[in-house]
Amino acid sequence: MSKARRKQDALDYHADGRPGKIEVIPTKPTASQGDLTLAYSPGVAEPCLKIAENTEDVYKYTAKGNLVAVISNGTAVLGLGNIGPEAGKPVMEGKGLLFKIFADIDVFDLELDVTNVDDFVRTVKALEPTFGGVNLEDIKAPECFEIERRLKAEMKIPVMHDDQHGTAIISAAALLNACELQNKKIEDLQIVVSGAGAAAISCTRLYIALGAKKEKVVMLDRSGVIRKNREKLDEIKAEFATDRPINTLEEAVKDADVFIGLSSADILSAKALKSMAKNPIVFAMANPNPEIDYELAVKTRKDVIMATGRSDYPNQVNNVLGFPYIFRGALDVRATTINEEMKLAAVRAIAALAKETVPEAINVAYNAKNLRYGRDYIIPKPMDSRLITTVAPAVAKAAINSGVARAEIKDWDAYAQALKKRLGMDDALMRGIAEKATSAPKRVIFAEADNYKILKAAQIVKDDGIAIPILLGNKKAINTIIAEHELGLDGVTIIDPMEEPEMLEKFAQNLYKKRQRRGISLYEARKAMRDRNYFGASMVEFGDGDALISGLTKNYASTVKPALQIIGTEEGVNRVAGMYLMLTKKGPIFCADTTINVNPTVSELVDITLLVNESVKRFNINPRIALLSYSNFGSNKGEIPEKTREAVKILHQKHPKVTVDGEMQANFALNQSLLNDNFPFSKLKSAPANTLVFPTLEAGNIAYKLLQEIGGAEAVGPILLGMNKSVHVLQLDSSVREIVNMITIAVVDAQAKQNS
Ligand SMILES: NC(=O)C1=CN([C@@H]2O[C@H](COP(=O)(O)OP(=O)(O)OC[C@H]3O[C@@H](n4cnc5c(N)ncnc54)[C@H](OP(=O)(O)O)[C@@H]3O)[C@@H](O)[C@H]2O)C=CC1
Ligand SMILES: CC(=O)C(=O)O
Ligand SMILES: [Mg+2]
Repeated sequence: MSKARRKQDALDYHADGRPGKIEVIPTKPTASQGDLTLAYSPGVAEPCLKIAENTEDVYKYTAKGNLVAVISNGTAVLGLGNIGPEAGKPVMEGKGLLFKIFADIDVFDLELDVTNVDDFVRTVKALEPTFGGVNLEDIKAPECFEIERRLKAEMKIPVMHDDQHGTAIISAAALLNACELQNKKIEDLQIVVSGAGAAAISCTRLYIALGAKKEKVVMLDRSGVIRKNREKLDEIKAEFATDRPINTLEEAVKDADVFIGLSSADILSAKALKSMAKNPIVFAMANPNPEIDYELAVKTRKDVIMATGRSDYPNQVNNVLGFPYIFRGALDVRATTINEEMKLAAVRAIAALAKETVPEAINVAYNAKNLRYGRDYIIPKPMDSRLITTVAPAVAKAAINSGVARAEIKDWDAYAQALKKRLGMDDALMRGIAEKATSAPKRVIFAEADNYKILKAAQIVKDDGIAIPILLGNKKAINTIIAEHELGLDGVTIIDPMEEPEMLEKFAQNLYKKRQRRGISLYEARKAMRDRNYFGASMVEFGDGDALISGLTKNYASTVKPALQIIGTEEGVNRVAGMYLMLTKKGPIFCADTTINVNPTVSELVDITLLVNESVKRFNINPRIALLSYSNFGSNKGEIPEKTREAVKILHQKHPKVTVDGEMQANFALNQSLLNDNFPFSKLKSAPANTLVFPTLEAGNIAYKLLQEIGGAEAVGPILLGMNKSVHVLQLDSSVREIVNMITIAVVDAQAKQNS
């Protein structure tokens, strides 16, 4: 993707729809007048009076206990410098977003127009009643040190300056592991620290607490090496001043074991890196661009362990691995502070997690075959959902053991379960599928390429490396839309079937051959090929593309029919079906059949279940299937329960490895204790269903649309099951996001079909 495009995309991402990245959502019912009398006057007076009696009850009746303030004055925003509070707001909203998605912590971001230390401290202190914790962010040194020290002393809720301690914790965990891998002892390390600000000072202090020797540290700021004899040396920089007779970064890094960059982009040259000791460790953590480019560093030194703060290279040493979980642990035991014990517990937990076997879902999410502790994997990946269950309990335990917790956790297993529940799997799942698609992008044919939404989606999947688009349609019409919207689809193949007589004829002959005994003449076959759904399906059939996407502008049947006639079903599969992946607050739920079979017979229900079973596995999820009806295990007579029950019986007899049960009502399928209390014999007793097979199309279609509209679930689909090649049909008028999701699924489907 071009730099200009990436910049524009970042601006669009923030500006599109509701501006910014976060919103406030009520957590209680508000539908009726009765609800409002509880939420506001007069009902609200009751919790007010309780809290007036006992201030601690604020944790019981308000959002305080899960609410963190991300506070900045914009004086050291990323590596962009003193750009002011308004300009820093996107970063603070970004931190809020990360707190929410990684640890389910709610955030108000507060950008203060205050640079004076006294005023800053007074302002933040006054906010104590509102928040459960304070995350100070992007406040420049040296003011940040006094601000944090005073706030910690004066406030009874946890306060942490993330750039100092978040960064110190993560980089210390990475440093411990890097030392182990490079066979170096922390106490022997010659460490060069570029930067003498918030992050650099605190990181260095923590490395020393872990055993590094102060006399082996050389620190630099904008004026070069901080030497003891420098004039006007402030107290904090003086802590790391050296008496070695050196002035420049080049002199400092010669024979050094470790380079820590918390300063600014591109200041460590390849030449300087070459002069470092054997098996060097380079953490170039300046954001958004590191002190030395990742590629350049690993090209220059084969023996380097290299890390940056960025997500697009191995070893992302970034405080995002820490702050969500450190605050999670601190909030959950209502800690009064974040102390050294808690920080060290986080360091150890993060360092240890890197040595554990990496679950397959994380390999898939990062498009990796086998992530394993080593040079390119010294710390866990930010999307590793084990971080919350590892780091938060470690921090919470340390708070309890060091006497700063005001609440107990007695059942640690239950706590771990509760933490898991906090994380919706939805976005993580789609991200994982997207990463899988990028591991082997496929050629996707777009039958309706003369449409802006299709072209925009094609541009996104091309830029993200998910698919190689092939556009079908009139070249002039397509190019006009591309130019008008500056879509950056240069070089993408455009095929106008009308200009391809040889392909048209070959495809028509093929269709004629397949359908001549079913009423199609050669004349009709030739005519049909002018329809891009026929042409596109033929391209996939002949291997001129790997997947077909269509249906945005035509009804479902007229899009599926050509694919069925030309490509047909998978070997051994008798029929096709449609499935939706519903991304709900309770995790992903697969629903079928939602698109094709109107009133499936017993054997059709069996087929649909088997199709769904195979498809769900491709999402790295073990299918747990419930066949739904309005009755539970024979509690009602009637055509629907009986056919469903019969299908389950056949599945149990002939396909015992499929985890399926029924017939049952939807609430029993999704509520484990309800099911276990009433039907303890059920094959779904160990966990609720994640896949629902409906008795009729009517039921399936109505259910998924209710989930979407009322339940707020995002619908990904319909995913067409049972075709011999990857063909997927969009819903009329899908959004660009929905089209991108479908393309991603089409690519993963094509990968699976080509590998089977
Ligand atoms: N990966 C991660 O998780 C994190 C990365 N960072 C990154 O670290 C950097 C510093 O952030 P922070 O400590 O909050 O900011 P501060 O403003 O507190 O400190 C910046 C420090 O960098 C020094 N510096 C700037 N340019 C150079 C240069 N060319 N050569 C040597 N030193 C230089 C400054 O020197 P002087 O004192 O002379 O002004 C100052 O000491 C940023 O790029 C930030 O993105 C920060 C936190 C987390
Ligand atoms: C990551 C971060 O907090 C920073 O670069 O400032
Ligand atoms: Mg920061």
